[in-house]
Amino acid sequence: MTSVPIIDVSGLRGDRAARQAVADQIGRACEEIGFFCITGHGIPQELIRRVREASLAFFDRDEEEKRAIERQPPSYRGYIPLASEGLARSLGRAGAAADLKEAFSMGPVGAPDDAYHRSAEAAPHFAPNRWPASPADFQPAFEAYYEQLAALAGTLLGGFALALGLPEDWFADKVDRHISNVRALHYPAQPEEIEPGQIRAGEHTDYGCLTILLTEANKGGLEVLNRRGEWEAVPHLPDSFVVNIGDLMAQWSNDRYVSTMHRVANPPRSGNTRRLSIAFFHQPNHDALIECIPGCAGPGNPARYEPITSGGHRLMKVSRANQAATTMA
Ligand SMILES: O=C(O)CCC(=O)C(=O)O
Ligand SMILES: [Fe+2]
Repeated sequence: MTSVPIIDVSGLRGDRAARQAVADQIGRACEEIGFFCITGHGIPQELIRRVREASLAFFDRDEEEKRAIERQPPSYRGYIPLASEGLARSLGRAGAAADLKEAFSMGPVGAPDDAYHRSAEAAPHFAPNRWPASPADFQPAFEAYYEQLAALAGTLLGGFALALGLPEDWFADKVDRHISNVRALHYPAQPEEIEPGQIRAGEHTDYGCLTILLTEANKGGLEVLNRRGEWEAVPHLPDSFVVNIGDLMAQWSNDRYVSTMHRVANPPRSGNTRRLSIAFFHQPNHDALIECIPGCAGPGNPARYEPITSGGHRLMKVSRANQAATTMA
């Protein structure tokens, strides 16, 4: 039996009792495994179809065309070539293998050009997005998807607040200038033998607050490390997303909620096993200070983490995931 529950979150758009009932299920899932599948999310299937189609068309382009929009560190937006980062390195394992994936990443749209957004700490998080010249629907589809997923994340955060016994809008002023990212992740088929230790995405925990992931059914999918210490496949359901919490929610909640280790497994050698997933990484305001939520520490349960800023934590993780890639190449 799988440990990852399925939660219908449509009640978060209902009355207070309905919202609390969903929140209680979210709270339980986050205490037990840190992952859940959601239905009743309200994101139109047509938008999901557009963003998937645009992504596949882009990844099918020539390498040269894709590299024209390659990300330019310290910005982490744009095209990320195959095997150029290793998520397991984000845990500080500098020698871990690079992931057998390529990606496209984009962030905030239309952020004002003012002192807050231009400061040295803010700038990498508000770096301009880099768009491919085609397909024509690529930019409109991603911008619409970003906006809708950000709204869904806001709704889910209301549920997290209720689950933690906080005012429902407790997270609102910490995420009102969020630096979230949408990342399309393409894992090619693997017809040839691969190097020992190589994997589609190495084990890691997510960096931000919460992740809303669009998956697909193909072999070589997402696996989560359950409480028994076993890798377990995360189910794929039609018209659903996988939600998991990241490091910042774990730190906020003083580990009451777990930022669970996960990875993307390799597929069999034969067959059309390529896989596309699209992740929305919800990341609070760059200057939001993440410190133990009132009520999550107490006698016998001291705060476990030094306060950190959202933006600082993200840059540290991104640079670790990439650093070794350049020195080992
Ligand atoms: O592609 C997936 O299913 C998950 C990818 C992932 O965990 C990540 O990029 O953080
Ligand atoms: Fe992840």
